[in-house]
Amino acid sequence: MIELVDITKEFSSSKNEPILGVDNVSLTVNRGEIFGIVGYSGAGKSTLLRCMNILERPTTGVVKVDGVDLLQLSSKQLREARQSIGMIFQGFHLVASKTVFENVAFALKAAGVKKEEIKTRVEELLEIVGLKDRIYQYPAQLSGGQKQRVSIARALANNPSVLLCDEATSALDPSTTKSILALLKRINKEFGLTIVIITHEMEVVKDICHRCAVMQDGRIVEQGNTYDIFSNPSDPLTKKFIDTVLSFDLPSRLLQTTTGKLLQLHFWGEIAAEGVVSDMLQSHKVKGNILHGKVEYIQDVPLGIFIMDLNGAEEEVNQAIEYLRERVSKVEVLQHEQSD
Ligand SMILES: Nc1ncnc2c1ncn2[C@@H]1O[C@H](COP(=O)(O)OP(=O)(O)OP(=O)(O)O)[C@@H](O)[C@H]1O
Repeated sequence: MIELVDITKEFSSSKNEPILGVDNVSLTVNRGEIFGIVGYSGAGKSTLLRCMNILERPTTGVVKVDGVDLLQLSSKQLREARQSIGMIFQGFHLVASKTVFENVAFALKAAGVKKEEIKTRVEELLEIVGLKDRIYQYPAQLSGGQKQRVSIARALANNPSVLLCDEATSALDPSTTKSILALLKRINKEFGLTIVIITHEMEVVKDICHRCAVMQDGRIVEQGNTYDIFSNPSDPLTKKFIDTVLSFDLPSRLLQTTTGKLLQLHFWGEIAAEGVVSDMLQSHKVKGNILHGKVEYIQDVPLGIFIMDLNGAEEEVNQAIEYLRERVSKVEVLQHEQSD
């Protein structure tokens, strides 16, 4: 659906060296998927996203959307091609002096839709985003979440096949973020819309992205299926992002009272964690104490992490760890036996 090949974007600077916004990135976004690009500020996410509809013209590389090589198009052809690529922004970009109706109608007028069809279509779009009762209000009368809904309606006006989201939820509070993400998920499902979303929040990726890429210094350091990235990240930066969702700080008081081996047990998919742990305790002369645990659902598949303090003779403890290694997805020994 979207194919980026060897994209590099250099910005000229007052110094001799140009600034490298995107450095040789190749990426494919499949039709109908939600693809997340995550990274810290300055990683190159916005620049890469803007290369997808040529708001930013790459210095080198190929950008194909729906098989069309966008860099080979004339300005007029590019304007037409952009009608199938909607975009929403962190700052909403609504016209303050126009009503909700006029903001959405603008995109239809620009595309040459007949006047008599515009009202029906605007109403239809506002119905989709749940804002039909606000049709004649002005942006200043709306909350941030409602403004983003208007900008989504405007982006969907011309039935695009792709929606690019530039930090679409970064200005919103957590519960409004959830509702906007739910709306994007519904649009993706109902209309088969391909969505690319850039964010610095791994929680956003966890909630709605089928696949994702992690960016640093203009490059993609890791990409893949969201569940695989969450369960088995390989790049240190990816691990750091995953930690924002999955890690938990054990109180130091609790750590001081542990006397055995501290294990982190990972359960990927439908493994019955409690059963495995109780079987291990019954079949080995060890004592185990679960200190913490959480289960996150990523793409509706559970990912469980438990912290356990395991006590007993060294030989028995090692055998118990081997037993666990054969039955759970991953076992990490966090800390060796402590002496009091
Ligand atoms: N128009 C520009 N002129 C010069 N440098 C730019 C321009 N746009 C981006 N850059 C530089 O390119 C790099 C990538 O910026 P970009 O905005 O794409 O990162 P980002 O990951 O989207 O960050 P943020 O989350 O803060 O928006 C940065 O070093 C930035 O300073």
